[in-house]
Amino acid sequence: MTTPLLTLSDVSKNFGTNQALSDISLEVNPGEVLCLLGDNGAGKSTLIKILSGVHKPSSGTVEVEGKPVVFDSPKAASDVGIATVHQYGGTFPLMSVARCFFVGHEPTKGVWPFKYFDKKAAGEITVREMQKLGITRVTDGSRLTGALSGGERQSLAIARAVYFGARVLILDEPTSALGVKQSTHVLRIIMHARAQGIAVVFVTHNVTHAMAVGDRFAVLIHGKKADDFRKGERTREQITDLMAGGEAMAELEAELAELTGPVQTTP
Ligand SMILES: Nc1ncnc2c1ncn2[C@@H]1O[C@H](COP(=O)(O)OP(=O)(O)OP(=O)(O)O)[C@@H](O)[C@H]1O
Repeated sequence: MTTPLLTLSDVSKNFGTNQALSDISLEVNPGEVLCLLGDNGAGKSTLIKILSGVHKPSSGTVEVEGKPVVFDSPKAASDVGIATVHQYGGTFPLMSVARCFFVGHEPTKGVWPFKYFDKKAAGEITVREMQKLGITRVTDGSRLTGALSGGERQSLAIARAVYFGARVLILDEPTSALGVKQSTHVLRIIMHARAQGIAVVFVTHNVTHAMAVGDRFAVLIHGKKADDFRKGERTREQITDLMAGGEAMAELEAELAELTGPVQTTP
């Protein structure tokens, strides 16, 4: 049996009296996509922040390749190969695509103190790495990032994370601000990353997008893992009902009944 790349065991997080996460256990292997589904306030962001070194769990353990880790900072998480890409891709609209790709890792030419950013090399690497992920429309690294579509910006951020050694790629709602075509684009890139052996944690509330690419699924409700299952073990309706249905629908119906009162029949 292979050791999962990332394992969470009984991870809980409270903020004062607010229990944001309770006893979450999850695992993801290299070359797998784990979809973390949950409605607003379910605890998805808190879980991402624990994995990316922003918060420490109140209890429970996180292991990378079977070794317990405690991240003191986002850099500590990034040093073991956990990369997080946020909804808007963390890119800079006024920078060139190549600058954005290499921000913090600029390839330089020349000898100190006359070192300068090697634009040509950076442009070539950026275009090549984006092409590896199937982004063929960006052929010039000097193009302004702000002129890329939302999906292309996400792709740039993902390509960057993969190039700089991500082994676990956490994608925080990467498709939520995108149209259908752009989302398909990003989903395709998730599959490319998966094929390269990267473990992907895809955080979303879009069941369709999750089902298109996921191998494993976990549904969070009010900070608890309400269900987890593998591809093919649940129908779309079952997942949607679990996420938005049940308790929430019953609450809504009760509220509507209170607002509208008993149905009046005309004499
Ligand atoms: N820094 C914090 N201090 C206090 N409470 C917090 C903090 N961060 C999150 N919470 C609480 O933890 C719970 C889970 O929030 P979280 O942001 O993780 O949910 P989410 O699933 O990401 O929601 P959304 O999809 O709306 O972003 C919420 O009740 C939230 O108010």
